[in-house]
Amino acid sequence: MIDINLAKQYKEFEIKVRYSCPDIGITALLGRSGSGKTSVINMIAGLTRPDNGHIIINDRCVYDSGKKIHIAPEKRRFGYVFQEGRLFPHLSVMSNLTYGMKLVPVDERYIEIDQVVDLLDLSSLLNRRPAKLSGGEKQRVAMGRALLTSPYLLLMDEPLASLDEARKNEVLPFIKRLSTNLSIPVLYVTHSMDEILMIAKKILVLSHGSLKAAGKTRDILSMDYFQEITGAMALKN
Ligand SMILES: Nc1ncnc2c1ncn2[C@@H]1O[C@H](COP(=O)(O)OP(=O)(O)OP(=O)(O)O)[C@@H](O)[C@H]1O
Repeated sequence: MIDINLAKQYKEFEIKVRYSCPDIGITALLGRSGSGKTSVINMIAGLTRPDNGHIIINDRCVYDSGKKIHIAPEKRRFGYVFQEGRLFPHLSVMSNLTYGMKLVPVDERYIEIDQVVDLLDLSSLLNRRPAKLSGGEKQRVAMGRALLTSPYLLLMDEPLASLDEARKNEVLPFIKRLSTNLSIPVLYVTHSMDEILMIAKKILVLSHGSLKAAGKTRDILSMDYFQEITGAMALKN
């Protein structure tokens, strides 16, 4: 369950996003460059503090301006996968994977290392350093590392943007599998229609900092308004 109400005023840019959805699965966050996608993800992650509102994930409140709740990012237990993986270069794949996991008390872990290695097909990579991995392999390790913190929510900010088509097609099935095999809500920022069509159950459309549309993927895709926005984005890609 995702229940967010976010308001933030930057000098020349206002963000106002209100969304509530009982589902799990992958929700794509879509919008033109500069529409506010990363700002929204950063507020949910706790990296940026909203001016007011609330953030409740699976009945757990991590931010509420009225109740003066603002849980620190590392205590929110949200996994965050960035565009470029951001693995620790001096650690092996195995040590990268277990880095965040060790910070989570054993009785609060609900994802095991074997499960992640299997799900993301990492067994042959465990002793390698990040420098010896392909882009797609790095992103799979980054996803595994985020999952092993047993997160309540997975935030993915254009996780495939730095990969070529072949690598994207290698990683996409794994992301799809995450959403079906594990009951974690995923917020997935992307500009790519291919990715949305393949993995997203729901879509949120952001424009100028506001939520312009939200709903099931097929319903949003058939909106005239959406065609306009995708036309603009297709130019970017
Ligand atoms: N720390 C900040 N201070 C001032 N303005 C900011 C700050 N962070 C973001 N903004 C404003 O928010 C707007 C939205 O930026 P954001 O990075 O969230 O967009 P985006 O949709 O993720 O863009 P892209 O697709 O290009 O990554 C920017 O145009 C910028 O004006």
